[in-house]
Amino acid sequence: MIETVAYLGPQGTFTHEAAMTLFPEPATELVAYPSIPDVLTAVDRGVSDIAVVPVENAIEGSVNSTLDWLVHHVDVPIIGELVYPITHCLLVHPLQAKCEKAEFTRIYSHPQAIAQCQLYLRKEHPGAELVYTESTAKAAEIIHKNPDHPWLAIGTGRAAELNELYILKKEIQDHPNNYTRFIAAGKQKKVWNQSTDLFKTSLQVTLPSDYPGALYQVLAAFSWRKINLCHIESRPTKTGLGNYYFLIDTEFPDEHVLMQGAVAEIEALGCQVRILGSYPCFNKKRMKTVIER
Ligand SMILES: O=C(O)C(=O)Cc1ccccc1
Repeated sequence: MIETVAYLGPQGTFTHEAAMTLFPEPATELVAYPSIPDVLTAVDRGVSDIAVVPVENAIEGSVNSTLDWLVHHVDVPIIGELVYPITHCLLVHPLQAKCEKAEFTRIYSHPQAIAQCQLYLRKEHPGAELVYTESTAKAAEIIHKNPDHPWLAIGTGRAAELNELYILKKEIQDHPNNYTRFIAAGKQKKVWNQSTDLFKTSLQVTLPSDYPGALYQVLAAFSWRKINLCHIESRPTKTGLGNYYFLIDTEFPDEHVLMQGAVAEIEALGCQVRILGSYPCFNKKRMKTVIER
């Protein structure tokens, strides 16, 4: 039974929107945490049942702090995924709304949000200092608390409402097809009743050292079984320069006999394999109703 869902807060973040979509209130209590490590640690320690965090953005790529915490610091399996459309708004305090563009001295937001709007910011606010915050809603809060400063934030329309800010400009992201993949992670497995078209298994694979062609052999194990891969990237093991593991997402459930065969074959090569989760994938754009639980 799921009672609490931890998410990257405060209220009004994109992650909050994703968490509300996956776990509509009031059936679940949503609890805001100030950073991605805090969200995942709350679930690892059993303080919350499920964590919702961003994992990848279509423009900016992987959210490394999510990957690093899942791999190095917690033991919390991925249990679901939601692809969510992201549009960024430029927010201003009502007392500063009449400033000229060049008068704004600072722009606050989450690093991913700033990266997703960098062309716009370079063109429209080249002189402004860019200041990173733990979340976009935190940036909106800073603007709310500093009415005397000519500062801006990038965030959601909901963060504008919650913090009594004006929206100076909508849709400031550099590319129209801006989506973020959010994951739900937790120790309970079957959370949603609804079936989905897509089911993924995420694996962490560490290759044996000094084995020429090891990655090629790993990929072959998936290839001849026709197991589709939808993401692969290398991340540092943090044990020394040049030491990496691979994160591989497959479009197959872990209990499938072909998947079990692939994992056994990869282990037989001398690789270490950790299953980070096997989970249903939802897409906000394609959803007709709320996700059934
Ligand atoms: O800061 C937020 O609102 C988040 O949820 C993280 C984030 C930032 C930018 C795009 C998607 C998610």
